[in-house]
Amino acid sequence: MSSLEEPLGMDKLPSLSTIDLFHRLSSNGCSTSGGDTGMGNYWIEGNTSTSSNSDEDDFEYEKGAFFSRHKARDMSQSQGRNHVGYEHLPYFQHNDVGLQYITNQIFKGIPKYVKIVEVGARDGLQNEKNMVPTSVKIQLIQRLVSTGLSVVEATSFVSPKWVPQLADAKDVIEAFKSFDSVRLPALVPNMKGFEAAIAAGAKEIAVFTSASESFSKSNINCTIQESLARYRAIVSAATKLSIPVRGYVSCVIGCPVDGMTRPSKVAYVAKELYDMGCYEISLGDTIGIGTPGTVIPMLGAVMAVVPVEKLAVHFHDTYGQSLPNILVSLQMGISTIDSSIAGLGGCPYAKGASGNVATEDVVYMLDGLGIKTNVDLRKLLQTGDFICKHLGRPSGSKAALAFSHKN
Ligand SMILES: CC(C)(COP(=O)([O-])OP(=O)([O-])OC[C@H]1O[C@@H](n2cnc3c(N)ncnc32)[C@H](O)[C@@H]1OP(=O)([O-])[O-])[C@@H](O)C(=O)NCCC(=O)NCCSC(=O)C[C@@](C)(O)CC(=O)[O-]
Repeated sequence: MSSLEEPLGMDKLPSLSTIDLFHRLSSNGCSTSGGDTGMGNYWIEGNTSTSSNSDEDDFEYEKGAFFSRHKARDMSQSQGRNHVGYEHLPYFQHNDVGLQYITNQIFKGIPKYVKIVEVGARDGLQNEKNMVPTSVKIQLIQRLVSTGLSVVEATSFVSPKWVPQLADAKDVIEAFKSFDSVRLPALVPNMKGFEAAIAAGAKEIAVFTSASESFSKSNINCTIQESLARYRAIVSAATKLSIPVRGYVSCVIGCPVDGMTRPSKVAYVAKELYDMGCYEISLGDTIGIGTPGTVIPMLGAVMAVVPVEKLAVHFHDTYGQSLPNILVSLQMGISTIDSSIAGLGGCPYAKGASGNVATEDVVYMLDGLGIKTNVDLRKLLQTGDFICKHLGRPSGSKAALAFSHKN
């Protein structure tokens, strides 16, 4: 394999800050002789051929933004056909107004720090057919905590007839009773679940409803309105105990039964949860059907009624769209991302839905963007390896698979 194709060693990860990255590419430091721009040998060289400049290659950008194709061709011809570097790409011109424009357009909304809510021990395991021993669940949570994650969703207090895998919720939460350094929320679908969670020592809970009536019925056996009424009582009781409550909205893009979900419906449900007192609303693409083209209008509708800093995104990766969906969410100002170690998971009531986006892949992308998460990717990879070895199957994380080939 050429050096460009070889997976990176941990010591060579591109972790330039975003601005630093674009500054290097636009400044004289951007060597054209293949010299190191500080990007090592893994920065893919720009297209070296300008002979392919045909009409369809025409770099027609917005007025005043970029050089025209002709200007680009003139420049590269003056520097020889085998020119390797960026100058022949019109938008990588030193101090080019266009580069500032693209930097601003792409990165202006992106946060400098992203909170990752790890849902692997709950969403990741709830769909597992073979019972995962409580001791393994506890060890998984301990390992996840050791990576630097600040929120690790631990379990659900739901009917064991509906979700047998999480029947040991009490034991899991009790194992962390004296643990305060990391938040370990548990899902509760009703007052019975809430009371059981508090009795076991839970210090944070999450309630969950849907923007789809059919999914609400199949998942929690009630209508959306009934679920909101239930949750108002739970949030009121939790607030009296100073227990923070997170709210989930499922099927924010589409539902296995009802089809595509209207953004206005998602906005309504999210606002109801926020108004009743949920401190954060996680927007779940439960069947992973979303693309940036459907995520943007959905987020736009919700952000009109709930502050963006109170929102999280929760993408299942069924169609491999989670990372681009996360990127556009970041560009819209979202700063909380749900993910699952090794890409485990899927809702038992969303047939065919694959796991959440893998935490390792999210951290790898955010590191590359220079966005802080305080999560140690090496420890994350080791944790994913631990649980995948127990489950007896390969990781759903592309980054984990790449690093495993490297070592
Ligand atoms: C909500 C219920 C219980 C209603 O289920 P139900 O049958 O309507 O409830 P019920 O009140 O008729 O009770 C039926 C039985 O369940 C018991 N029960 C009742 N409540 C509880 C409880 N809290 N904990 C333990 N047991 C409970 C209750 O005691 C009774 O026991 P029985 O008398 O038959 O022996 C059921 O529908 C349920 O457990 N649903 C949970 C389903 C679930 O966990 N789905 C996955 C999580 S959501 C998800 O994954 C999406 C998300 C959040 O990740 C985001 C995304 O991706 O979109």
